[in-house]
Amino acid sequence: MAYKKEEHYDEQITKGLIENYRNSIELLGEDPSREGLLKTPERMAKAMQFLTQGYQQDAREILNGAKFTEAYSEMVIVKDIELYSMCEHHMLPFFGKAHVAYIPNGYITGLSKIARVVDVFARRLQVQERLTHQILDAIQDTLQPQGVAVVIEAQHLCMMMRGVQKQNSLTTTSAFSGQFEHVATRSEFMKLIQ
Ligand SMILES: Nc1nc2c(ncn2[C@@H]2O[C@H](COP(=O)(O)OP(=O)(O)OP(=O)(O)O)[C@@H](O)[C@H]2O)c(=O)[nH]1
Ligand SMILES: [Zn+2]
Repeated sequence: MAYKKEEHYDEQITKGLIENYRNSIELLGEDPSREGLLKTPERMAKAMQFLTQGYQQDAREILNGAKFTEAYSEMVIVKDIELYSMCEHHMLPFFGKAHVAYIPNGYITGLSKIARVVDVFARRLQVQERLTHQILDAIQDTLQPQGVAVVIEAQHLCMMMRGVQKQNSLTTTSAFSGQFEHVATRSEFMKLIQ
């Protein structure tokens, strides 16, 4: 029984990355030919392609693929969606939670699709602010709901392991459209994600 899921990696890209990572390891003062590091460039090449696979995915297609007519018009909230992304400045991870809500306007979507959309945009080189807006825009464009709300809380390794080295700072970003621009609706959402 296979214990690892086979994933598809582009051969040319993988080859190029392996070459680059081998050089990087050497430039950083290590020996890429020692046993423990022999396969590291290939592992890194695959890991990085996995972590940036969002460029090959279309959030709108995912949402449209599970768009259902439904007369429900209360707030739908998917909260605590775990999120792993990479900051575009240092290519170091930032990670945390996304909370996403929308108020349907004739259409709902499969709940898992909301989490998939978060991943599509998270698996790119990002800043937290743009990630927040891209999730909102994709949902707004496809479901055309009465409103969308996205809140992301994340910790950035580039601020923890290096740079200012602050271990406990949490960055919160948010984006709201439609009904969520009204204070009462927004407060209800904020209360429900506490
Ligand atoms: N707005 C925003 N900034 C981010 C994000 N991720 C990392 N950064 C910041 O990007 C900035 C890049 O600043 P620079 O001065 O060019 O880079 P740096 O010299 O490595 O900065 P320090 O991290 O302060 O050492 C830093 O302040 C990071 O904290 C993000 O998602 N959003
Ligand atoms: Zn960074």
